[in-house]
Amino acid sequence: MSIEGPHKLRLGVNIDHVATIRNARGGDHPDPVKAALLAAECGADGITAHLREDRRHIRDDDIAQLMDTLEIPLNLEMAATDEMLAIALRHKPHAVCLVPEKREERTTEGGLDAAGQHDLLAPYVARLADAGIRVSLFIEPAAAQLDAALRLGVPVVEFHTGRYAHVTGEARTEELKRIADIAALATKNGIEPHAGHGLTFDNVIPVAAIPQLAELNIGHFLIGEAIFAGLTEAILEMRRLMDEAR
Ligand SMILES: CC(=O)[C@@H](O)[C@H](O)COP(=O)(O)O
Ligand SMILES: NCC(=O)COP(=O)(O)O
Repeated sequence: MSIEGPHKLRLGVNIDHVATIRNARGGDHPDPVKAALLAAECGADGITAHLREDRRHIRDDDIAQLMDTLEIPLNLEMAATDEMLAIALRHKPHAVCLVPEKREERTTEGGLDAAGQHDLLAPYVARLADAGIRVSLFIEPAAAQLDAALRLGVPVVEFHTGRYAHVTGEARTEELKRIADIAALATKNGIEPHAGHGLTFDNVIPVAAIPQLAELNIGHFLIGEAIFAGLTEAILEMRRLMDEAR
């Protein structure tokens, strides 16, 4: 199938914040691996987990267990560091999404500066790709960043939807157009576009309606909503809204 579609929009469920709750008490409950298996059972197309350098949520043993038990693809989000590269090469997940990381940030605040960091990123992209891992870059929906991704030769980019999720009115309409235009440009250039960050029941439909997008990665809202509706219901409702948009 051509990456220009039509295709089903995949849902990657990010389980980081199951681990955030677990780590608040330092024990084993709730188990993010159990959440991943449940997500797979109710139709998630993939699981996303961000192994932060400070291990504030996902831990090394979560990645090992996910690799052992998951039957759907794992998308490992990580910073471009030697430590993370070694972990990725040891586990060989289906995909690695390189993300920017700052210890002091509350969450991933922006996209990777692929344009400014070409020389730093190139050897990581090459080592991961040589190991057969699908490499993606988590970038802002900006032409300079997409150009840089093209120069780095990655097959996938994930556009950061954080700004879209946080602004309102005209600014949101403009941001949505920016994402739609850049997704179209990505597919035109042979890169598969994904999107994610801050997506909710209330804001997902216009993003899911962008025909070129192949995958949305959604976590924080789904895990929060699971408190009220249960994880299965939260995922099924997100899936329903995504399908409604197509
Ligand atoms: C890169 C990204 O957008 C997700 O990993 C998201 O950031 C969830 O994890 P944090 O809340 O730790 O940033
Ligand atoms: N890459 C984005 C992601 O995995 C999920 O982000 P969020 O829904 O937790 O904000």
